[in-house]
Amino acid sequence: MTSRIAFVGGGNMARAIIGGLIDSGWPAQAITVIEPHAPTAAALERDFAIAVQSQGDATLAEAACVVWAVKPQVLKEVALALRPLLGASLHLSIAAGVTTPSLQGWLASARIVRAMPNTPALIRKGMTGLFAAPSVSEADRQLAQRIAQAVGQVQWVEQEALLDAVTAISGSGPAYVFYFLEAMQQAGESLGLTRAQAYRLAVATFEGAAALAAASDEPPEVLRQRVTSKGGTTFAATSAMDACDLQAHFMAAIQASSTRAAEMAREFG
Ligand SMILES: NC(=O)C1=CN([C@@H]2O[C@H](COP(=O)(O)OP(=O)(O)OC[C@H]3O[C@@H](n4cnc5c(N)ncnc54)[C@H](OP(=O)(O)O)[C@@H]3O)[C@@H](O)[C@H]2O)C=CC1
Ligand SMILES: O=C(O)[C@@H]1CCC=N1
Repeated sequence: MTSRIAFVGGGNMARAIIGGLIDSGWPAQAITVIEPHAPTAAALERDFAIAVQSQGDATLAEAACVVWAVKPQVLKEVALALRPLLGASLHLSIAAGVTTPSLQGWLASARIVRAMPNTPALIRKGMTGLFAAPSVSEADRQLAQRIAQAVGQVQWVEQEALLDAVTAISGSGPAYVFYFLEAMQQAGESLGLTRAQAYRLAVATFEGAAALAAASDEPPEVLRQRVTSKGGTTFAATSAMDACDLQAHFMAAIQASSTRAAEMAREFG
C-alpha cells in the first residue's frame, strides 16, 4: 500500500511536488494538504483531486511522512501549533535554511530529513538535495528518497551546511535560467524576431545544451569551445561577457544565495 503523505503548506513548491507525485503514479487518495489560503486550497483540490484541509486534524497522525512546505519565516509557529496532532511519522522539510536541530526541537522528533527540491519537480525533472543526520534510519532515508525521486533526480549530501550550496545551485537555479531566458527573449525581439519566435529559440537552446552536457563526458568549457569559431559570432558574444566579468558576477550571485540560506537559519531557526 502507498504511504500517506501530508503536506503542510500547499504553495508553489508543494504544488510542484504533488503534481510530480501524481504524475508518477502516487495515488491522489494517499495525499493530503493543510493549506489555509482558500483560493490556493480550491485550486489544489480542482487540479489534483486531493483532500485539502484549512487546518490540521487527527488524520495528520496517520501520515507516514509529513512534508513541511511553508515559508521558513512561519515554520516554527506552524510546527508548534500542529505538534499536538503529529504521530510517529517521518518529517521531510523543504524549507530553505531551517536546520535539523531547530526542527528536532519544534517537532519533538529525531525522524527528520531535509530536502531542497526545485520547481521542475512539477514536470518530474526536479533536482532535490537531501540531508539526514546519522541517527536517521535507512527506512526513513528510503521513504524521503522515494518521494524526491518521484519528481526527478536526487543528490544526498553528508554535511548539513552543504544544503545551503545545493539551495544556491539547484534550489534557486531555475530562476537563473528563467532570468537568462528573459534576457534572450528581449534581445531576440530587439533584433527583429517576434517575442514568440525569440522565446522558442531560447528555450530550445537551453533544452538542447543541457541535454548535450548531460550526455557528454566533456567539461562545459570544451563544449563551449566547440561552439566558438575563431573570430566568429560566439567569440564576439563571450568576449563581451568577459569584458564585463559576467562569470564572476554570476558566481557572486550564487554565493549571495548560499549566504542568505545560512542567514535564514540564524533568523528563523
Ligand atoms: N519555490 C521554490 O522554488 C522552492 C521553495 N522551497 C521552500 O519551500 C517552502 C515553500 O515555498 P513556496 O512554495 O515557494 O512558498 P509559498 O508561499 O508559495 O507556499 C507556502 C504556503 O504555505 C501556506 N501557509 C501559510 N501558513 C500556513 C499554515 N499555518 N498552515 C499551512 N499552510 C500555511 C501559505 O499560504 P499563504 O499564502 O496564505 O500564506 C502558502 O500557500 C519554503 O520553505 C521554501 O524555502 C524549497 C525549494 C524551492
Ligand atoms: O527563494 C527561496 O528562498 C526558495 C528556496 C530555493 C528556491 N526558492
